[in-house]
Amino acid sequence: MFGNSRSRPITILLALIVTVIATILLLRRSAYHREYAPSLRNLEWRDINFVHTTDTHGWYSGHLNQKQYQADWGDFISFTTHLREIAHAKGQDLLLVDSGDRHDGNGLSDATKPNGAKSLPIFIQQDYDILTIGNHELYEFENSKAEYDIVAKHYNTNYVCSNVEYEVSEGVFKPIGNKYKYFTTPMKGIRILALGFLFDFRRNNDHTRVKPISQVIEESWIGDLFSEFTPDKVDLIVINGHIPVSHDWEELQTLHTFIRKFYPDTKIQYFGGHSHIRDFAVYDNKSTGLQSGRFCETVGWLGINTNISQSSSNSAVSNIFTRSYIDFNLHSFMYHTGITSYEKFTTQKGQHVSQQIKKARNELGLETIVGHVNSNYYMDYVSITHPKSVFKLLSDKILPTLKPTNDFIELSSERIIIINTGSIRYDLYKGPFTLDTEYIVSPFRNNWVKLTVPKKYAVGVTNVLNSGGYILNKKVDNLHLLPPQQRSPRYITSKIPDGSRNPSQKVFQSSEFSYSINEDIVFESKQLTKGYVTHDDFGDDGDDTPHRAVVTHKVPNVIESTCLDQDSSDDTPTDLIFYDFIIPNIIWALHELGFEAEKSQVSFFSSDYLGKLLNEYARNDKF
Ligand SMILES: Nc1ccn([C@@H]2O[C@H](COP(=O)(O)O)[C@@H](O)[C@H]2O)c(=O)n1
Ligand SMILES: [Zn+2]
Ligand SMILES: [Zn+2]
Repeated sequence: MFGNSRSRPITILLALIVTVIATILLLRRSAYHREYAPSLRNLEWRDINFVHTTDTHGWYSGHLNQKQYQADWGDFISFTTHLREIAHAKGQDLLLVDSGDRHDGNGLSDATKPNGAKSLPIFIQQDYDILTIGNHELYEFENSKAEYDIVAKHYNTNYVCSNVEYEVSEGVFKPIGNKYKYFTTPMKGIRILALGFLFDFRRNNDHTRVKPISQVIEESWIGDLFSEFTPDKVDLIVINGHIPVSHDWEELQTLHTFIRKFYPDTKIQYFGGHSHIRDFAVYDNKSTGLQSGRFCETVGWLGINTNISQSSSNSAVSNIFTRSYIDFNLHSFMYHTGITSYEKFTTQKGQHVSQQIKKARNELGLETIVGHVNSNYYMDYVSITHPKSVFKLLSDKILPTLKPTNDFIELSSERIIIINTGSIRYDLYKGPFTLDTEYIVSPFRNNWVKLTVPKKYAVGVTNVLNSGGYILNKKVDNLHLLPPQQRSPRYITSKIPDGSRNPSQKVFQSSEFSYSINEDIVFESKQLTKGYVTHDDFGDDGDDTPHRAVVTHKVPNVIESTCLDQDSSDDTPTDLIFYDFIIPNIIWALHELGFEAEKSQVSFFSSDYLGKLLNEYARNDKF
């Protein structure tokens, strides 16, 4: 069985090495658990409980340099395995829901061609009961194909998507997954009708179709569906959307009004995503929406008492629904399962997935050090004029290194480079700059393009783009500019960067969106760590880990890096250089300024996307 006698010692040695490595890993995990131990708020368990993720964007390795988000996908699988067992032991149900956006944001998902080749097999190890699609599954055809062939196929009836179609053969479009799922839960026998929706996204590839909710509710199938599953056959409606749950995002409101016509008294639970915040909204006394952050920083928890009869008073809502935002780390995971030793906590499948992640990271060389970063650079912890702002770094240092791809590209003497801040996805941390860092900070492989216009128009574009709302992924005919608070923090308390306290800075109304700062994480249990402090429709006790809030600053839609001659005339031809992703927005802004341009006038400038520029900057030791 072990081969011949010569190879036996080698086999024994190998087995010994594997055992030693596995033991070291386990001990390191346990040590970490002892080190990071804030006191937590308990979860409330109800008749049916949901674990929710959204906008994971490939972060399945966990946040390697942020302790409070350091659990990996294997740990998450172990966690939910125990939660399901606990629920079933209590005679309650537990379901897992994901709301899409599984690409673009981490080397594990983006360093492969096609994107997701290694991360999707890891993601699908989690036993989701209901999941849907995000816009990041639809930018590139190859991602939609992977979604259809791998994810939707794997999850089969659990993949629920009511408004997105995929071209299965020329001109033939079919729903990705299923338009709905009707099922009965194993423990309480709760009858659930689930649907899934993507927001009105229009930058999808040509082999897919997205129908806005406003159109779907006019279609006969949905009315027929609701007429077939009459209220007496449905205990709970679940809507899983890649859509923000906030009250000012109209699409869920439109859907809710429509559903209530058929189900005036039925409990409805919405799950949302896309705007990357923790949020919880009460729509009426039988209906709420939960949104669980981004990037494997948050596991959302939602419980519903299905047997409580309806009441018109608003306070009754919390007797039916409960919500929590769990920090994505082992301490939280183990605490909520009541298991105190990591060896008991980690399941065989969880360990296998953790190994799979490590193997994939090694194969992709994600930890290969390219250079070193001398300081933290933040997205919104500091203002965009602060020396530690990643946007200041870009406009002062990185964007000026952008060169045209070849010598034949005609250049004007003056230029303005404009970049959409949405293409920056995360802070840049002090320390080694690895291949992973490149994808984490800016994963998109967009091309730079050029449009030459008189200087008087070129200088106004950034202002115009920043004076509207958040630039969403819309086609030119529907720019869909939203109020900026969709993307920015809506409630700010606590410490401001100079260390003084300013509790009066409550500037907006709902969830806070703040970063935990790597260098400021404190490992003493008595002191609160910096992190999310969420204020939602149920108050401010949702975060399982009480944090110290940090002040966050507003980020504009775009920033610019200029090379202009102060003395030249207003009509001097000026090169506007920007990502092809925002061509429609630039043309629209020029139109607003009184200059008409067409897409055909825009020419290719360079394929050196931002991640590549950052990588070269680090490689050349310039930080
Ligand atoms: N090629 C691309 C694609 C997307 N972006 C940016 O991502 C934003 C959408 O991300 P969500 O996770 O919020 O769905 C989009 O608005 C762009 O800012 C990009 O820069 N390039
Ligand atoms: Zn997202
Ligand atoms: Zn999204």
